[in-house]
Formats: sequence, C-alpha cells, structure tokens
Amino acid sequence: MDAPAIRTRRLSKRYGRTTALDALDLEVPAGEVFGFLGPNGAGKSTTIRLLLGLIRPSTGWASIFGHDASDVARAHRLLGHVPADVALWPRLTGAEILELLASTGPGTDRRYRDELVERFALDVSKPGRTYSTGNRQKVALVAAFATRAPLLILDEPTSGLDPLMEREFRRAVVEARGRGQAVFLSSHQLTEVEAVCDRVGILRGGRLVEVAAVARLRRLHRTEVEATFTGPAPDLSHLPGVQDLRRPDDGRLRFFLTGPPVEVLRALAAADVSGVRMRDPTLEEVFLDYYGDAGPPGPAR
Ligand SMILES: Nc1ncnc2c1ncn2[C@@H]1O[C@H](COP(=O)(O)OP(=O)(O)OP(=O)(O)O)[C@@H](O)[C@H]1O
Repeated sequence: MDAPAIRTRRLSKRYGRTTALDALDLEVPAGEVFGFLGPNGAGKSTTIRLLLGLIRPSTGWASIFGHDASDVARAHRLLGHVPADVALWPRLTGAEILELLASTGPGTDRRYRDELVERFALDVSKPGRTYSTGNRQKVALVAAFATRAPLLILDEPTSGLDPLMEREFRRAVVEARGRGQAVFLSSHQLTEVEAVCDRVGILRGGRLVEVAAVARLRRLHRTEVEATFTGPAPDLSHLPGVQDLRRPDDGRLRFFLTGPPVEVLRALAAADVSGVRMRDPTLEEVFLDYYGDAGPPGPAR
C-alpha cells in the first residue's frame, strides 16, 4: 500500500464560533506509531471523529490509505478503532461482543484475540452492562488489536486502565508495529507516548504546533547540564545556547543548553572540569514548555 495510513489537508472543523480543529496538515505513513498529544479541548477527539467519518469537515479533507475518510465502507475495512467512551451492547457477554465485532470488522486473528483476553485479564463471560469503564476499554482494545487492519486509531485508550494493564497495552502496540500496523494514539499520558511512539504531534487550541520524532523533540528542547570543576568554574554565560546559568556556592555550574554543544564542550574541556552530567528533558517537560502550565523546567536541585 503506497498511500499513507492517514493524510489530512487543511482539515478543519468549526462548531458555531468554536474552531475545534484548524487547518490540520498531517501524514502518518503505514507502519508508524504516531502519538497525538494535547490538553483537554485541543481537538484530538474531533480529529479522530473526522478520521472515522463520524463528522464532516467544515473545510479540508482526510484520507485513510488514499480513501476519503467519509467513504466509511472502504475506510473502515482498513482500520480498527477504540473510541474515547466505549459503549457496549448491554445484554451481550464480552465473548459475544468480541465475536460480533470480529464478524463485522476488518478481519480478526481469533487466536491472538484469545491470547489478548488472557493478557488483559478480561472476564468475557459477563454481560456488557456489568463492565466497568476500564473493562469496556479492554473489550474495545482486544477487539481492535486483534484485527489485521493496517491502521488502528485509539482515542485515549488507557485512561481507565491500571498500570499492569497499561504495560500490556504498550506490549500490544509494539506487537502491532511488529506486524506492520500503523497506530494513531491520542493520549494525555506522556510516558506512554514516549514509550511507544515513533513520532508525536502536539495540538493546541485546534492547531498542530509541532510534529517530530520523540527523540528529536527532546533534543530540540533544552538539555540540562551540570558541571563540576577541580579549579574555578569558567564563565560560559557568553556562549551560544547557554541559558539560565547558575553558580551554586559549591563551585558547580548549572545551565540549560539548546543547539549544538560544541562550544560549551570545548570551554569545559579547557577548564579543570571534573564531571559533567547532561540530561535530556522528558517529554513531560517538553510538553510543559509548549503549554506553559508550569513554565519551563527548572535546573536540577
Ligand atoms: N459537538 C460539539 N459542539 C460544539 N463544540 C464542540 C463539539 N465537539 C467539540 N467541541 C469543542 O471543540 C473543541 C475541541 O474538542 P475535542 O473534544 O476535540 O478536544 P480533545 O482534545 O479531544 O479534548 P479531551 O482531551 O478533553 O477529550 C473544544 O473546545 C470543544 O468544546
């Protein structure tokens, strides 16, 4: 399949005066695990509803492996999905629901499905109405991961799962990628995105503010540096990329570094440096840099 799993061009959705999604241009190639991050109200669910053909764009378009997302009969043969709020048929048991989804969906690996039922510790003998939020989510996740659809679209799929089940979820994402499935994962959980995604898109107020490989996103941001010296600490304040330089009384230097480290490393090597510690920001710190909720990360204490 040559067409990307997901492609959107100027995809927009307005509700009255609210612009829920504003001119989204995005491409997720086949086989990629893509994280879609954003705070409440950023437009993640709106994007997913557009991709699933549940709502029509105000302007622009979205396609799934080259088929317009509104051509749901075609597009849904190529995707499995987990909605943000999973609703189950109340009288059918978990097993019956999984079987119904398998017989109507894009094709299911039943052996793998049964393995996932075990791994997610899901009791499939109970009727849908008795399931908790987390268990409803598990049913939808098992059904989606067990499909052979080349694209899985997951809307905050672990919000109701406990840490053990989150681990299973991550394993299942890695296995999906191993089978060549693309995964579009909307999430609040930065550690999850960091653990499983190849690239991440950051959405704010309906606009995509960044798309980057997780590793690059971290590098684009500030590396935290702490250096100790046997002699006096050199003055690095004039060097390119050095920010928030601090000199605690114990002779150490602490600062943030952006861009190439060459000049700083040269200056450190020329001084009597006895130790250097460099730490890339976590995705959470990068995220806070974007949203400014808590300001940029502070230096190590
Ligand atoms: N049916 C609707 N009618 C009016 N406004 C809507 C509708 N659906 C979404 N919105 C608005 O569009 C914006 C984006 O909402 P959306 O649900 O896509 O955000 P989200 O990123 O999924 O947030 P959350 O993480 O809280 O689920 C919000 O301001 C929301 O109030």
